[in-house]
Amino acid sequence: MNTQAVQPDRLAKRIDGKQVSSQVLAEVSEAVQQLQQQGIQPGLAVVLVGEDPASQVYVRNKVLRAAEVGIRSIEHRLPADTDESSLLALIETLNQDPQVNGILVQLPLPAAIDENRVLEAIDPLKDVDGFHSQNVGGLSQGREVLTPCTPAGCMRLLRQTCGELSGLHAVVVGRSNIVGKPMAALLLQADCSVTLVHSRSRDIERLCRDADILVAAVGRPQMIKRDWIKPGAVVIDVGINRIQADTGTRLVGDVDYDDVYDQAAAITPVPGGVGPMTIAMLMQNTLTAARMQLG
Ligand SMILES: NC(=O)C1=CN([C@@H]2O[C@H](COP(=O)(O)OP(=O)(O)OC[C@H]3O[C@@H](n4cnc5c(N)ncnc54)[C@H](OP(=O)(O)O)[C@@H]3O)[C@@H](O)[C@H]2O)C=CC1
Ligand SMILES: Nc1nc(=O)c2c([nH]1)NC[C@@H]1CN(c3ccc(C(=O)N[C@@H](CCC(=O)O)C(=O)O)cc3)C=[N+]21
Repeated sequence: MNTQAVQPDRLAKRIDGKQVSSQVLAEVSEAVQQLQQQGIQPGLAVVLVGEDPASQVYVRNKVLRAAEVGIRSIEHRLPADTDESSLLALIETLNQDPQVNGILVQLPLPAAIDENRVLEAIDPLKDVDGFHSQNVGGLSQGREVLTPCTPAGCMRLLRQTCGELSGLHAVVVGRSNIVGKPMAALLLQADCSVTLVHSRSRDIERLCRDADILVAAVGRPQMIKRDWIKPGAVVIDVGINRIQADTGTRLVGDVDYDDVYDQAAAITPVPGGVGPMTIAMLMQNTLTAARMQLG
């Protein structure tokens, strides 16, 4: 049996998320064209509350990618002092609008708004983030539902890198609702043995060192070092951290890429790894949502 996570014929050390995301976008674009021949154009509504600069960049990227693949996107920008009831009213309008197949509310929301109440108000069939409890429950039961974009993007990279994932030990660092928990659920669905670690875990380095697949979603710049990695492991770095460098600010992951590079069989860079995949999977989910709404 091949005990390495990476099959020798698939060995390419730097996992190119930008390239794989282009493949996904090309597939989505082709499927959207076919739908358009039936007179249907998928639509995505992106809701941004407040003026957080990073969120504005992400939302702009989502709108650009949507246009590239032929998805109609509608951006709703609301002031930072928007109250919960106005946001809920907007979501209800979008739920009822047949031109809108997908609804994404950019997180985090201002502290005065109850995030959970807002996410639960989205029609589960339009929930392209996969954050509604009905979709979370469906994922945990292994039903086919709209699945969170970042973990779905990580799975696509892993399948392309490792081929068969069955039987591998996957360690996920971080247990957030948007990344860590759904990531663990998808790896379990793919027949991995899954360990989910977090800020209270004891001996986290030892647990990580046993991983065939290590997924880092922590939000701590370059926390994961070479001696946390089993030789030949596949490393997926979800972290996006802006740090101060000599040349201004730069983006780094939760993994110390240069330190880990020689130890790993394959590793995603930041930027150019998981980030572009997240946006591509959002387009894929919008297409899936449009199809589901056709009946
Ligand atoms: N590339 C992409 O598309 C995306 C990237 N991100 C990035 O991924 C990272 C994680 O995001 P998100 O999941 O939302 O973050 P959260 O802050 O919601 O969760 C972080 C998790 O990491 C755990 N953690 C924190 N410190 C440690 C530590 N020292 N050791 C072990 N575990 C620790 C926390 O544990 P506990 O629960 O115990 O507090 C928590 O479960 C961020 O850098 C974010 O910017 C996020 C979404 C998409
Ligand atoms: N409802 C909701 N859904 C989300 O999916 C969601 C969210 N809220 N809030 C914020 C996080 C973060 N996130 C990213 C998406 C793309 C990149 C991305 O494209 N990153 C580029 C770099 C971009 C840059 O240069 O800043 C890359 O890694 O190559 C990063 C992060 C989605 N999130």
